[in-house]
Amino acid sequence: MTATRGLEGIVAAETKISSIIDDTLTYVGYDIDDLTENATFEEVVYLLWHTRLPKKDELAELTKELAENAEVPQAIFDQFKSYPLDTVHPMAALRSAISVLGVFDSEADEMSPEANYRKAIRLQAKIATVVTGFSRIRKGLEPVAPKPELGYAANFLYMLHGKEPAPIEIEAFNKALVLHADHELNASTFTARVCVATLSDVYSGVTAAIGALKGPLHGGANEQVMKMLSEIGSLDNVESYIQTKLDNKEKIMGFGHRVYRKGDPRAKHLREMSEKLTKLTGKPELYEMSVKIHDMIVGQKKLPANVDFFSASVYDSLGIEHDLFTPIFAVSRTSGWIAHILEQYANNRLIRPRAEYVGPGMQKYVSIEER
Ligand SMILES: CC(=O)SCCNC(=O)CCNC(=O)[C@H](O)C(C)(C)COP(=O)(O)OP(=O)(O)OC[C@H]1O[C@@H](n2cnc3c(N)ncnc32)[C@H](O)[C@@H]1OP(=O)(O)O
Ligand SMILES: O=C([O-])CC(=O)C(=O)O
Repeated sequence: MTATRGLEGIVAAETKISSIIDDTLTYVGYDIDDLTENATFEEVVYLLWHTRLPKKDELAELTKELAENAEVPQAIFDQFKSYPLDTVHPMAALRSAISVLGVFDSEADEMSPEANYRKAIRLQAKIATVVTGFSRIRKGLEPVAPKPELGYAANFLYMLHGKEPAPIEIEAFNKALVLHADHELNASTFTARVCVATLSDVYSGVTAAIGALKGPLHGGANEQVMKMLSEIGSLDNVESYIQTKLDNKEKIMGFGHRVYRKGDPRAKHLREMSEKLTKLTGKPELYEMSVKIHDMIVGQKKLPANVDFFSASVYDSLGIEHDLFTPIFAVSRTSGWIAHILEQYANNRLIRPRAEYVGPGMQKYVSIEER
């Protein structure tokens, strides 16, 4: 038995939800470029959960259900208030809160497809309220109650900032949500599938996935990109900062990918939005710095930007705190995690690979006195 490091190239599941073939990403056969230009996040949620696009009344029903289920138990917010708010990372707060949501769901361990679908809606609805509520509570503000008449993207920005967003903000945020919704068997989705393949519950699956997304090699990279941009500070500093990192063989966050070789098809949409939004917010240098970094990394390392690189300047332009970037990724990816969880339940088998043992040979127990 020989281990494949990082399971590279191993096909570990069948899925109808999304595919990456020759650097083209599709959700249920729809090209991500097509969906980004045309679909609302709610439509994508429906697509991922039902493997078809919704009709008008089906979309209206899902939108209504997401709006009606957006409130969270007060205990979630009370718990946030008890946290060391100066130091706790929002991803840690989110991971804990999703677990606690399961505690308050009387159907948490009810495993019928109907009950799992109801939990899917509750989770997708509430996660936006959890992330925005945490952000406000740590600033000493009260959470803003969701407005049922707003769509998912607009509601998120409304609950975060306490004022209704402009159409261009809604459009950009909706696109970002669509772009992050699913991505085949990435680390966090695989984690979710492994978890629920033991027939554990939906909340456990999503909680486990949040833990996997949090790391800087995965979803956590978007916050690290912003940290890098802030450290660089101006266009003049890009070259020396990046060159030093490359000379020290450090990784540049937001570049490289396990699957894509020529490029991540999501990055161009975020790049376009970054250019537009940074101009509008009077911070065009952020985009110019990003492009300069991009050209250096592509030029020297032949590594294309991934989804996390230009999303950083997009979220910053939407006035979002930098440590909320990864929680926002989780808000969107919850739709994909849930789709994969439901798919796993529908045709389940325990996921239990083997390990190549590389430790010592047979040994005889030695009592503690004789060691
Ligand atoms: C939503 C997402 O999860 S997208 C990915 C987000 N993560 C990041 O942006 C973090 C930075 N990128 C990386 O760490 C990697 O490219 C990963 C984790 C995304 C993919 O990793 P892997 O497929 O395991 O590639 P691995 O880390 O083995 O890298 C292969 C080679 O490319 C180099 N490399 C890969 N990414 C980078 C990078 N961002 N900057 C500099 N060098 C890099 C590695 O140093 C390694 O070089 P070597 O062969 O000389 O040692
Ligand atoms: O697929 C991956 O390995 C990581 C990624 O881009 C994502 O999860 O969106």
